[in-house]
Amino acid sequence: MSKLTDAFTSGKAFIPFIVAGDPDETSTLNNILAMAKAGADIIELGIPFSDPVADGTVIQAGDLRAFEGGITVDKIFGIVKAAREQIQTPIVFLTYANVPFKYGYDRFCAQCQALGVNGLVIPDLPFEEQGEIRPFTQKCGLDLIMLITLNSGDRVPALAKAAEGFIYVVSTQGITGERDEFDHRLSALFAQIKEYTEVPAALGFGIHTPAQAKALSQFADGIIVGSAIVELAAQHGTAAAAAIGKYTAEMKAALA
Ligand SMILES: O=P(O)(O)OC[C@@H](O)[C@@H](O)c1c[nH]c2ccccc12
Repeated sequence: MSKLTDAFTSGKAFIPFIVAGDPDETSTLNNILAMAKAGADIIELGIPFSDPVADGTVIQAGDLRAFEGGITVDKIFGIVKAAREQIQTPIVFLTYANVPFKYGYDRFCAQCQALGVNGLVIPDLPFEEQGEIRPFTQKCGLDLIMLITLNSGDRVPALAKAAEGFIYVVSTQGITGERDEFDHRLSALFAQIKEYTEVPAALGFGIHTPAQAKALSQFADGIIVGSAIVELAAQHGTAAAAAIGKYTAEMKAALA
């Protein structure tokens, strides 16, 4: 069984996201440890990218801070290596396709396996184009996380059947960023997914309060939060771990 799927066995999963290197490597390591200690079930670590088309202004700003701090893919691997000396919480990379492509799929996936990354979320790699990386993720035991949206339509069965680890259900047709309302069709989408797979499905995009997490977890197996946490990193800089840990604990408690 996938360690990512295992993370859903003790109840609803809380999956926080931060930008790796925001604002530096040490802060990211501290933030990862704080989220793990506060009960994060899976940590989603974003690899900054120059053209983050699915990201709103908060995460774009986090990417820029990370680039200003001199972050590189190899330094991010170093952060994971250091984290793995202290925590076993599953980690997935959130990365745009060009990053592993330029690094070399084989070398990138081998590094992930060696350092204990459990899966990849590649938002701009459509299901039909995953064939180029899948041999390497499979060889290295990495789950390739499927994204399903309200627009997935008649592709839902194929996406659900191909799912590994967990499914990332995107709550809106827009970009990342805090929202106050969610589409009423989401519960039906989760029910449809469950007709085709037992792989757990987590909901992301827009969620930022414990009340939202509690309500949406009535049908979602897990809740993913990024922008609200990256905003804490923006506010607290190199001393964000305490605030991020506190927020993580509050969101995890809402899922109990
Ligand atoms: O920021 P939000 O609205 O809480 O959504 C999670 C999102 O940030 C995180 O999962 C993520 C960051 N960048 C992405 C790009 C595509 C899909 C998902 C992401």
